[in-house]
Amino acid sequence: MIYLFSHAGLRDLRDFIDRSTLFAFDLDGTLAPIVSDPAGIMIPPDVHERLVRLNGTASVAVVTGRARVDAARHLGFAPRFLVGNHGAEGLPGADAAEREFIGLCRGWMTQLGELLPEGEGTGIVMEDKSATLSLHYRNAPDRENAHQRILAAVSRLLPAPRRVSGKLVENLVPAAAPHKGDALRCIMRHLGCARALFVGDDVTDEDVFRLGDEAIFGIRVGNSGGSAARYFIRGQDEMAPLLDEILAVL
Ligand SMILES: O=P(O)(O)OC[C@H]1O[C@H](O[C@H]2O[C@H](CO)[C@@H](O)[C@H](O)[C@H]2O)[C@H](O)[C@@H](O)[C@@H]1O
Repeated sequence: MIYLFSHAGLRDLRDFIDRSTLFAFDLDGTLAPIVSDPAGIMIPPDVHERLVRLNGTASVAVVTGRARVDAARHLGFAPRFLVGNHGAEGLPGADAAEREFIGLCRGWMTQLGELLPEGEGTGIVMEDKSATLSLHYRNAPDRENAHQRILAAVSRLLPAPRRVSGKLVENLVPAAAPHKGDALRCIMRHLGCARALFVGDDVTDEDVFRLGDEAIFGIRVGNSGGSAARYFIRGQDEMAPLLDEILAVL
């Protein structure tokens, strides 16, 4: 992986982007630092101010694992595209599929009511996002035990979900749902953008990096040997300098 703020990284960025580029961002861990309470995230003011400026200059998309309505509350600005539920919500022409995903999640929630009773000090929290579900265990007193309980319960769900591990969370996604890579390509087609820059930090963001698409400039938040991203920034606190760099080029 190439450090974005190295000579080579900055040169590549400057050569790649222009005003017709789509600028796409993940939310948790990328635009906002990770915190223990999912409801308590906040986009730092310096990042927010730069994002709003970028949004007034170029096409901006936010592609998040959160439900759109929830993400919109935290964003405080309206990007050109807001895709939720890891790609399963908000894509053009996907309304019928979304209704199907919501039905599947209702069924899983009923089953999980039996298989994984919340409360009783387990610390497992189910986040109902309509088109997908997230089972959080960050605040469990015994994370390992909580994680094993989640995995055991999820393995019994019918029909089987696509299970995507995240940061102390297991995400349950309908098997037929588009992932973030599908979603980004769909937005690019829809907007007629030949190129996109995407920044993300988590396992679901690897669905974009793994495309290996020369038309997508992938930047991971955090250096990781296991990532398919070509570039990285060291941490979420480098988002504001990254946005400065983008704005300077535009
Ligand atoms: O695709 P993203 O925008 O990165 O969303 C991924 C998940 O983010 C949230 O959970 C994660 O962030 C929380 C707040 O920092 C943290 O408490 C939790 O442990 C993380 O897993 C969100 O709650 C999920 O719905 C998203 O899927």
